[in-house]
Amino acid sequence: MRLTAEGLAARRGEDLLFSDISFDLGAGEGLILTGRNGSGKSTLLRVIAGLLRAERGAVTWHSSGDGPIRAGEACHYLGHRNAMKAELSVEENLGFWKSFFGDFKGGTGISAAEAADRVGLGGITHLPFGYLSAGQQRRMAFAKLLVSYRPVWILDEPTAALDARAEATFADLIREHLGRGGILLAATHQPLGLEGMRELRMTGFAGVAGEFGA
Ligand SMILES: Nc1ncnc2c1ncn2[C@@H]1O[C@H](COP(=O)(O)OP(=O)(O)OP(=O)(O)O)[C@@H](O)[C@H]1O
Repeated sequence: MRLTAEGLAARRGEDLLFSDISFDLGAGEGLILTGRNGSGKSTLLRVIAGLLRAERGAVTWHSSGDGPIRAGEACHYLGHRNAMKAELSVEENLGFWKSFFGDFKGGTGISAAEAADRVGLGGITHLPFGYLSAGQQRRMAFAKLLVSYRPVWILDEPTAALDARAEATFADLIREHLGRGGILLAATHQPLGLEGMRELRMTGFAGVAGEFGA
């Protein structure tokens, strides 16, 4: 799997929020977007995920052996909101996403019960999602990434509302994903505790272009 962004620019209102952003991510690679509030991290993630139109530039997704594929087929996008129905049980929510997404070729998702176990919340999948605490809800939203296989994970502030233990669990799950040849693109204010990630510092309207760090 390969994800390539070339010369991306996005407009918010009258002005360009960023321009000339290019990167290329292959199997096992990750890029972390950092920058102050409003610097354009979520906007860039949404452009990559195909949820917003770029002003200029292109995003291409290539799976070995196939031609270009669509973002929705190849990625999981976890935004600020958890995309779960409060009145349905956790099991029903995860079951819905599992059948809605299906698996991208080359991998298989795990069951809702196993996914809940992996995020440290086995045994409470019968509860309505709305009964869970904010941190438990975020953990269950992360479990959504495990019930169906997608090679690219696009995560917007994945660790917001999490305690240190859950942060460590997420870091382990991301490491496992990368170890299996997955790709990570994440925006964050808190370090995710991952080694060997590239960093793109977004500068927002003030600087327009992003800067790459180590
Ligand atoms: N629909 C919109 N119309 C106009 N401006 C918008 C719109 N959505 C976002 N913006 C502006 O675009 C800028 C970038 O927003 P974005 O959500 O991408 O930032 P961010 O880096 O993810 O911020 P945070 O760290 O607070 O999550 C902000 O100044 C925001 O006010």
